[in-house]
Amino acid sequence: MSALRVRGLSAVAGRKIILGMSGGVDSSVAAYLLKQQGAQLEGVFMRNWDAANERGECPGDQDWRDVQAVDFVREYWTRVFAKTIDDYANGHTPNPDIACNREIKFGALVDRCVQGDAWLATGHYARIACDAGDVPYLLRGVDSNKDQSYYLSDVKQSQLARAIFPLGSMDKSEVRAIARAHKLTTANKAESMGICFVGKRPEYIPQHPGEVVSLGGRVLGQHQGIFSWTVGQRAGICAGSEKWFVVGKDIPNNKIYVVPGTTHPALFATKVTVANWHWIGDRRPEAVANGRLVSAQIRYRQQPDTCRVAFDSNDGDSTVHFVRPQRAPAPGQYIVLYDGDCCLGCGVIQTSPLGVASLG
Ligand SMILES: Nc1ncnc2c1ncn2[C@@H]1O[C@H](COP(=O)(O)OP(=O)(O)OP(=O)(O)O)[C@@H](O)[C@H]1O
Repeated sequence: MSALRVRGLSAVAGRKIILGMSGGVDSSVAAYLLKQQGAQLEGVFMRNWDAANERGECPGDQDWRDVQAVDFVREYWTRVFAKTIDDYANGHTPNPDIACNREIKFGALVDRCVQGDAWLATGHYARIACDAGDVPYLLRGVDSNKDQSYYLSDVKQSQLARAIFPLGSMDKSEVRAIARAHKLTTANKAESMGICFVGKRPEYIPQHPGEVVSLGGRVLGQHQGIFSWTVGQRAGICAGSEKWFVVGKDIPNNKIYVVPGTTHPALFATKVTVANWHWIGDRRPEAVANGRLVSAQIRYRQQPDTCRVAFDSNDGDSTVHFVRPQRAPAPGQYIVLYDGDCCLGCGVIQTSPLGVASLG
């Protein structure tokens, strides 16, 4: 990789830019900045969820009246939501936000709305940098508290080639200050909650009560449905003076295994099995192929940790060996790899700390 140059806002002057506008402060400041740089700007609000069906109202209608609203309810349902529900039902911990970026914002939205030599812009905190041959790479946003490259790790270089993240080199506090200075109505709006609400919707997943069991096999309580529990999460069990935490799920037998104490050794693993790797570039990155030390996050907003990837087969199953033990890797969670600030891609964790397949 030759020296990288960050794609700055000046690249948009005179260019047609389709900006995803969510109704929050980030995308409205992005709109302001793009306009200021002379972009030919068009805003698109994606309606991904048919709230009207549930409550007889649609909050999307009032959020943005002055941007084009495009309906992606069907795409969202089939390409993100259905898979998320399947994952939950199989006891995995899905990440619908990653799927939404890949399938909807950088998928259906681009296909439907970003034509010709137009680019897509979003208010994500991440950066795109190009090498001497104009090949784009995904970099972390400079605000380490807001960096969203984790959520973008499943997009392709070809999608980054036609994208820009106007806020990637800014801190959130600067973004809010711009919004206030220009009296944008979104200036003091709270952060949006993404679609994590999916996990709190038991009506979409059949509930089957089952046992909560210690590693020694003692039944400590009942759960109301295995899908809503994730490895590492506190289990509401009253047994002794310690708090109990989920360490594994036995899907066929509908049991949740728990251990006492948030730092119980069984919650930690120095290696995880990972499949379904996706590389942002068109092949396995050189750092990974050569078995160099890289860093990884197994969840959003986690301190990255040093690791090495060992492949069992060509881009198939692999084991990621960490230098320090990781707390609570969970099947279905994305592991995202970085070489310095450069996001290399992601894979899907297959094992829980117990490492026993039947314990999910
Ligand atoms: N419903 C939507 N329609 C169009 N674009 C969207 C929508 N939701 C999110 N986006 C785009 O994706 C970006 C990141 O989405 P995310 O949900 O993380 O937003 P956010 O950090 O809360 O940003 P904002 O403050 O703009 O809501 C947004 O800044 C916006 O550009």
